[in-house]
Amino acid sequence: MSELLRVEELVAGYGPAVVLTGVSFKLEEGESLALLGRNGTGKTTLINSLVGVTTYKSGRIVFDGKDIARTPVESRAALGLGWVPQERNIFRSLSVEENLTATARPGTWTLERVYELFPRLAERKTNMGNQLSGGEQQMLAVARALMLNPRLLLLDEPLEGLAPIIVDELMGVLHRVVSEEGLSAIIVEQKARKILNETDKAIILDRGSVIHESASRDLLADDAMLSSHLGVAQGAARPGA
Ligand SMILES: Nc1ncnc2c1ncn2[C@@H]1O[C@H](COP(=O)(O)OP(=O)(O)OP(=O)(O)O)[C@@H](O)[C@H]1O
Repeated sequence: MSELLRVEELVAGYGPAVVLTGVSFKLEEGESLALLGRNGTGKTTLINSLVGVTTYKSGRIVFDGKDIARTPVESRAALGLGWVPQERNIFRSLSVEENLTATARPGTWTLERVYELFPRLAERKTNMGNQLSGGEQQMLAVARALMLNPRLLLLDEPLEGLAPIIVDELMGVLHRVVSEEGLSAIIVEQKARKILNETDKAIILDRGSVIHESASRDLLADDAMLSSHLGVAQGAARPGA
């Protein structure tokens, strides 16, 4: 495996406010990372800093061998970052199919493959973005990011606010794309146990810095760490925890 991403002592925030106070971690090609932490610890700010929509202060973001810390946001997608923001940002006045093709880049993820992955989107391909349910919008946001054919998929709380049946459907998709097909991914998620089962490694943020880094399976077995830093109740088999 070769290194895909190396973040070194990243300091970033919003305007004069510093949120990330020196974040460092690495990701190999084909690896997936669970980005965990309580509310307000800087998870979204870290994803947003990788994409380039925060105020960069110092440190390095080395992606595929190149320091992109000062690369403009509009160039980062072309370098291979596929972003699914918390607020989804789908084009509400475009159809499902137009959403998928508007920003697509050539590669293995085609309309055909994305429709096979999300049959609901195929059924609704002529519907406008604003006619979709929350779950369908989230599927569209993930599908649109795949159509960018990214080297690294960044998912910010993809399961938040979704009905359990949609959560299961999206988890199935993540399992296939990340675990089976080996697309590199960073996934922010409140449901720690659920996502630790699908990822290779995990970091926990607290007050803008990394306070824990390990294999996901090791964190899954560490009840003390899960309860003290993530508020996850003890016991290995708590569904949804
Ligand atoms: N646009 C902004 N301008 C200024 N401060 C912000 C902005 N967005 C977030 N913050 C602050 O940055 C800190 C980290 O927020 P962030 O959204 O990164 O945390 P998070 O770990 O993703 O939390 P959550 O799980 O609630 O989404 C918080 O103190 C928040 O108030």
